[in-house]
Amino acid sequence: MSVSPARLSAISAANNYRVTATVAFNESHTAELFGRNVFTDELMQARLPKAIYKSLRKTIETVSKLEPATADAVATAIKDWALERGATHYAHVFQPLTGLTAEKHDSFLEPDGKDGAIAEFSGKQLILGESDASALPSGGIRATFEARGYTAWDVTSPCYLLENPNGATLCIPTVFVSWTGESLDLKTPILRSAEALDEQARRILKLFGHTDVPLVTPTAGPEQEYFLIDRNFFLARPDLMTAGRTLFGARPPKGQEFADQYYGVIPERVLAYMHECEAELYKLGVPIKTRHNEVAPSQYEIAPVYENANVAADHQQLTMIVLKRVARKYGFECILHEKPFSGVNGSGKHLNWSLGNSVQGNLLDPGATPHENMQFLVFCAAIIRAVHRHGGLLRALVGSASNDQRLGANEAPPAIISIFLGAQLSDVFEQLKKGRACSSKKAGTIQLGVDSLPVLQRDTGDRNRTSPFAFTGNKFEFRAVGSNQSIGAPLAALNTIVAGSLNRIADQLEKGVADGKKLEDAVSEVLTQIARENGAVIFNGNGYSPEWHREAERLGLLNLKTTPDAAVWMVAPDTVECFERMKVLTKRELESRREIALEQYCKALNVETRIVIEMVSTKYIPTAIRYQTELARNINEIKAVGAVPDTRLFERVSTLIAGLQNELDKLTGMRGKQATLPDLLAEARHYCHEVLPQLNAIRQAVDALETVCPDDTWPVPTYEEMLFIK
Ligand SMILES: NC(=O)CC[C@H](N)C(=O)O
Repeated sequence: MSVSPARLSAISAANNYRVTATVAFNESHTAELFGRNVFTDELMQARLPKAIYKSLRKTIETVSKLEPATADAVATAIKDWALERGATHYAHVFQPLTGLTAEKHDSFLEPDGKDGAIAEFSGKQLILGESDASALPSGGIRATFEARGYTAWDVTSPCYLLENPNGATLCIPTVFVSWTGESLDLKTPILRSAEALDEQARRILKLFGHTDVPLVTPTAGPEQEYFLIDRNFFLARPDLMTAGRTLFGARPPKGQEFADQYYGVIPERVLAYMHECEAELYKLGVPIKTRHNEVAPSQYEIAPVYENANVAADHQQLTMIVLKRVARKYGFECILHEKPFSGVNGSGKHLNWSLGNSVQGNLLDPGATPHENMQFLVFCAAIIRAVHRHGGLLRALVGSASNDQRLGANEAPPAIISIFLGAQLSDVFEQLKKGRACSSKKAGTIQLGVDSLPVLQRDTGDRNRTSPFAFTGNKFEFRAVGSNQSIGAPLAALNTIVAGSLNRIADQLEKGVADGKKLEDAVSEVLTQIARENGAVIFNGNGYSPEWHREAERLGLLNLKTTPDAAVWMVAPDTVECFERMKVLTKRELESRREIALEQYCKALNVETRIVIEMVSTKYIPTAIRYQTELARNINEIKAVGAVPDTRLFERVSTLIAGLQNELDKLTGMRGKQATLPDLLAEARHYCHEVLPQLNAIRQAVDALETVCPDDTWPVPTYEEMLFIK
């Protein structure tokens, strides 16, 4: 009988792991550490001539074009700083449509023509890069021979240094566009949509009598959930390594039912790891605030405070990189997949979103006076309208093979996109449906000052974990985003659809006022109309309950359970119209994103299929057959001594092996079918409705074998080992 040495040595290695990595970081150093590797505003001011600094600030604050002379001076200042700090290269960092971070590095050194070299870095090199990048997905926007892609500096997100043990790289956040100027990335729509949001929000603020209205920006604070498992286990699991999730694994005797992990004491090794991640992120200026144990065993969370949404999106990408990189130093693998282990919670990335500026503040803060309330209600109504009209789009943008495993599994929001407003605010919108809202729900707070609107209070609502889109007192939390995803697409979509709604509202209000209506009456009318037309999207109850699913259907809300079902909503006429009106993405750009989403979905399931076939053929069936042979020998030997053998276990194992073999044959029989299908959508549906259920059937057969085969022969680490040995 062979034992499984890889698995046993993984257990012993995990048990013997001792933390050796340390980081010089304590509370008193935190302030010095923060932003140390960032070319901050302070540095810019100190290192740039006054006129150049002013010109750069103007570019940033008014989102205008950068003058070439300014660019050259800025490039020199950044280069000098980077060289002083040990940088050898600069990299244009961008976010292609894979959702991952991409970077192209170039050395500062250039031949000086006299057999030597000098460090060069011009404004042009800072601002623009040209790279082939033809293998990155474009969703049909460019043919393979039209390889040219451009990266262009996003001045609104600061440059930073990424350190490695042998030096540092100056990183320049950039957008990535094709030769025709079409967006090939996730950042361009963030920037375009932020501009649209600013323009429309300012129109509303002006209507409310504000004269000093600086740039309105969206803000974001994404909460990142993740799993940490000992790397020895990870390396012994081809499914985790390649697909990011376990495709097999019997349930352990204990899961998360005791709630002993949630907010539990953080294990020492994990805490040491978190410390170093935070130190690294502080250096990069990422405002990390919160850390804690999450619900599932070995699951954790890291969360920053709010900041400008575009910078937050860059910081989020960095957070994922740092979480993964640092994990290795602590003998861990950081798993960002949305559902790495079945039977326990998956991981999300709750996207907290708001908008505001330095003078009017957070526009989703209900405020203390009726006047502020009225303005708040307009912004709130714009969001309700946007989410109701474009719920399909929001669902589509968080769709992926991995996030489909998590959404709707009664641990994360269901696939139905609804809004949780809390009792008080919902009541206001209920009243608005009938006409005017004159009271707020709390007894005795009828306001007489402005007769059309009540005074609202902060934090009157509870939290609702089952809602995909929840108002949490002064911001909305989009909870359906997956832990593995960039926030780029959902963020740009939120900005765009809200801008689209504000645009309609501003048109109506401006017209109303021009026609001689009192602003307050015009606002009331608009709010009533929005409440009537879009009230169906508001839901404060249990999003997991079957009653809600039936009710949602009756209300006409979409319940898009899978990525192939959802993808079509990326190009719904209403959505295309809104994105084009707001000048964020063209129909062709949206179509390309839909293509890529479907393509990625098919590829992910194709990889899972291959891993399943490989693991079943080379690990599980051989293990089970060895055991079956051992049992057969045992039967023969018992017979040989004249006793009557008990053949039940042999029969059970034989039946399970035959069953597994049958299921595997069904899967291999499906191979190649996708190539015969007419288009990507048909292919995605095939993976979704035929391949995926077959993968699950195979899993069940293997998991049943795991519970009968001898433990010392099982070829891969078990759930118990992966989730509980740390
Ligand atoms: N505590 C929580 O909020 C759990 C969230 C859950 N892990 C998710 O996937 O969204």
